[in-house]
Amino acid sequence: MLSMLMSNLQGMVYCCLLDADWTMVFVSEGCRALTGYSSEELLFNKRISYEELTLAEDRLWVRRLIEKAAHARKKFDLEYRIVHADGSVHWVQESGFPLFNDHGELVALEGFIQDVTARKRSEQAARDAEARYRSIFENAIEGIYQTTPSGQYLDFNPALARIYGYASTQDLRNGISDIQRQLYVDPEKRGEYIAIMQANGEVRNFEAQVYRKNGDIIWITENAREVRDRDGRLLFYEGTVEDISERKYYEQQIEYQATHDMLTGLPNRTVLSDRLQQAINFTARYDNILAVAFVDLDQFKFINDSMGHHVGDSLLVVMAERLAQCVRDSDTVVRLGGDEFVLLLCSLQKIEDISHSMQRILAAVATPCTIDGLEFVVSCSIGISVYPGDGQEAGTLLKHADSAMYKAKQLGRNNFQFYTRELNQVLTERMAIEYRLRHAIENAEFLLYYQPKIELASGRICGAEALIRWQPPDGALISPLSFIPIAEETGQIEQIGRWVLQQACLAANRFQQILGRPLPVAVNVSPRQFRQRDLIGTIAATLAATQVAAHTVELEITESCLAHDTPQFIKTLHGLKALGLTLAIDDFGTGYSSMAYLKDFPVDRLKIDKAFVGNLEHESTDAAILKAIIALGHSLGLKVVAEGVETEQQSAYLLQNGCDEAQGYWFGQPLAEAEFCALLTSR
Ligand SMILES: Nc1nc2c(ncn2[C@@H]2O[C@@H]3COP(=O)(O)O[C@H]4[C@@H](O)[C@H](n5cnc6c(=O)[nH]c(N)nc65)O[C@@H]4COP(=O)(O)O[C@H]3[C@H]2O)c(=O)[nH]1
Repeated sequence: MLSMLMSNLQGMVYCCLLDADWTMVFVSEGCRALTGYSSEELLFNKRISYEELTLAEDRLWVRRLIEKAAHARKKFDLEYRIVHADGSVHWVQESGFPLFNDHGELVALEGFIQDVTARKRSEQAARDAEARYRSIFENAIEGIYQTTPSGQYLDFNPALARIYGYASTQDLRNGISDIQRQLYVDPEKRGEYIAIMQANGEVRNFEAQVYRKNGDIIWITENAREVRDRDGRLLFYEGTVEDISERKYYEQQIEYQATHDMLTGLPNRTVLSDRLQQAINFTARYDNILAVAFVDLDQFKFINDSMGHHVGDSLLVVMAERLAQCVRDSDTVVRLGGDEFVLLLCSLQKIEDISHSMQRILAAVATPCTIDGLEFVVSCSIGISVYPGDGQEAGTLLKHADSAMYKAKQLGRNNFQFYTRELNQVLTERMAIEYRLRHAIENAEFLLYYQPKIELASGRICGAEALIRWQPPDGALISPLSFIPIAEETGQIEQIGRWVLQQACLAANRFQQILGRPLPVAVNVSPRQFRQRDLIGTIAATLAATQVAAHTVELEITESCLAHDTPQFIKTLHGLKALGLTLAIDDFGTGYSSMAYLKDFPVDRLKIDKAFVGNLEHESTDAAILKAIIALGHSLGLKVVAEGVETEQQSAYLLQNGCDEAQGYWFGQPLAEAEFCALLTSR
């Protein structure tokens, strides 16, 4: 029974001598499975000794250990390697004890050797895996941690210490004992983390701001999960930490750029509707008033074009700062683009509050400011719509504020206007004009009227100004004052301008036939026309086609046009002059005249604005200005023409002060061509 038991054992029972070969005197059946040799081959070292079976590297220490135990009369238990008959190396575990004879002399060893290669391999694999994971843990770039649910670290890797700015893991261990209070900038964050963990068993991409050791704040993202034991009891949280400060910084930069105006730092158009909607919701909830103010700088385009964009930019920055200072922190100032801003004034109690704010803004904007050593004064026009009275929705409020701003512009700038229904009516009409204008040229709805120009000294008609009229098929004549500014804005003026010049040239031919001498005809050129590409080419072609001598055509250019003292502008002026045309400055005295430009530009005439002439009898300053302009014109070798002469006294004053020519109802209204021809014939 004993031999059966031994043969069934997974291993070899042995008895060996304590000699140099570990000579086996007994081995059980398990010998073959263990060593690959039969028991006969091993017994008494017939074919191989156990010493030889033992792996060479292990022989010495195995022998030392066993001999030491045996001499100490103790059991021994050890693991080492043997070389199997097939050449493979196997791990074995040997347990044995020494045997003594009756005299107490050590005579042999007895024991059991079993193959433990499989266990050894899995232990080794486990060790390798542990080493690998440890290496990942130690060398990871991400921080890895285990914490108690109450917020104490159980374990973490060097990367976590590095991310949090600690010199070593020990430094971090000493530094943070309570994650909630010491780590998170907002201590509420830990509560949030726990709540998500409790609900889902994990936390994903949890972003938070944390303090580094030196007090700097960084952004991190955490991914973590609960770790539970077999019975489901929560052991700890385990997770990773990544420093995402750089990403956050770029995200914030991108968001800032998308939502802010780079020049002024103000929120931009993209955020306007959101902010306005928030303001509406807030105002509705607290039953307050909300004002939407559209602010447009009056002289900005002029300064920008004439002084250069860097001055324009600096001016916008100053104005943006002033606007922001005029409102409360809870209000919003948005730069829409160009020189347009929108202000959202919240939590107002009464309409008068708005007026006060607007007066403050007008005054702040109009305060002189110095840029590059030059002093500038600009004003602004403001249109206001009020929630809830002028509209319930963001879009409507903005549209109405914009309309009111147009009204403020029309009323002479530097003022603010509230939106009204009547105003809306006016703007609707404006849109209708814009629409109908598109067909006016092809439907031949335009006419040219001619107003005589008189040489004051002789009383002779010395020229005519062509003035456009619009005769729609279904209505009264429309004044150019109503549609030229619209045509300017839409660009239709370029087409209209070409038509006017062509008609005026054809008329000049007819006038010449009547008079037997050329009669100069003046046409108005608006600022946009002036900037049109190939203006010179178009005019030259028209002159050639109509066979009109260039010196009979005069171009009236308004002062605001002249403000564009760019090289291109001067080049155009010289080009026109080179064609042989006469050039006149129209509405002189109303614009932003710098007398300085007059001497540099090749112009022939100054046309004094009718505002000075009309007030001549009542305003002594206007009379003085008139005199000065005439003198100035003459000193520069220019002819001076007065517009809007309505009375005999005005005519006399102008003659007396040396004005060369005049135009006005006193001498003749603008007339349709047939009537004007009749006038020429009658003279
Ligand atoms: N109160 C008063 N007004 C007088 C008197 N004599 C003439 N006027 C008006 O004064 C305006 C003079 O033309 P403007 O200053 O060039 O001002 C013109 C000019 O800037 C523009 N415009 C007219 N025709 C054209 C055109 O063909 N092309 C362009 N681009 N603009 C034009 O429209 C403006 C207004 O033209 P109109 O309504 O025809 O008004 C004309 C004329 O009818 C007077 O004694 N008293």
